[in-house]
Amino acid sequence: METKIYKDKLEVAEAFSSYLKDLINVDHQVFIALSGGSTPKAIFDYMAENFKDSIDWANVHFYWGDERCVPPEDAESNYKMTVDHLFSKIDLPKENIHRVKGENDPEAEKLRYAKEMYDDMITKDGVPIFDLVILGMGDDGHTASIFPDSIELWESPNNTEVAVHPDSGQKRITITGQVINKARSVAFLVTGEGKREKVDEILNQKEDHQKYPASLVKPESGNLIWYLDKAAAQDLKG
Ligand SMILES: O=C1O[C@H](COP(=O)(O)O)[C@@H](O)[C@H](O)[C@H]1O
Repeated sequence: METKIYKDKLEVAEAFSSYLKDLINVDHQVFIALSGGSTPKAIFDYMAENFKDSIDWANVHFYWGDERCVPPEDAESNYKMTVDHLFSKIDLPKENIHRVKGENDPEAEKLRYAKEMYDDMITKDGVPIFDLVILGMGDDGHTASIFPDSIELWESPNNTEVAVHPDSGQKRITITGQVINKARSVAFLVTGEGKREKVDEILNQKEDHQKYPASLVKPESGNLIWYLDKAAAQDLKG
């Protein structure tokens, strides 16, 4: 596990975008799970502005680690955010976009999406292997859409599950722990003062930190990098 700490969200966006550019510009197809959230939004803006023409977008297939069960034009949709901030500005083949259909029945869609991932990617023990899973972390320590009050979803033997947001009751479709921990690389993008407390508890391994889903991210053989800004990383040493 590695932590990289930058001045602010913009510096995180610059650094992570360069990493993504190198990951995608290779001579084979690359499979990436995206997340929603404020930091990915800044990264998409940075990539659209700076790397529009220097990335071979035909190489990359985009999936989502989680999606809200809303139609694709809804302001809450992680897919819509990605279209608005990245896909509408780059030359990405439509067939490389693998969205979760949030407008469908959640239980049926979770199965359909799991099959799409399974059919498209290399698998190990029935689990699709992403080249990279991008994760955010909520202020409550959730990641993807696995929340502390339903942490048992992490251990699901399925590759996708339906989750329920603890406050709003909104349904979401999320990949599960086995998909995250079998990925070749996992990157957390975590910025802002609001994340400080959970970053401290999880990365300094304080008592009971394992009650937070974000603390269960431990790739079996892949690497894990936390991209943080100073505000989120205030309590980390070094
Ligand atoms: O609900 C969600 O929030 C998390 C964290 O987002 P952030 O804006 O606090 O960074 C995100 O990872 C997830 O994809 C999204 O659905």
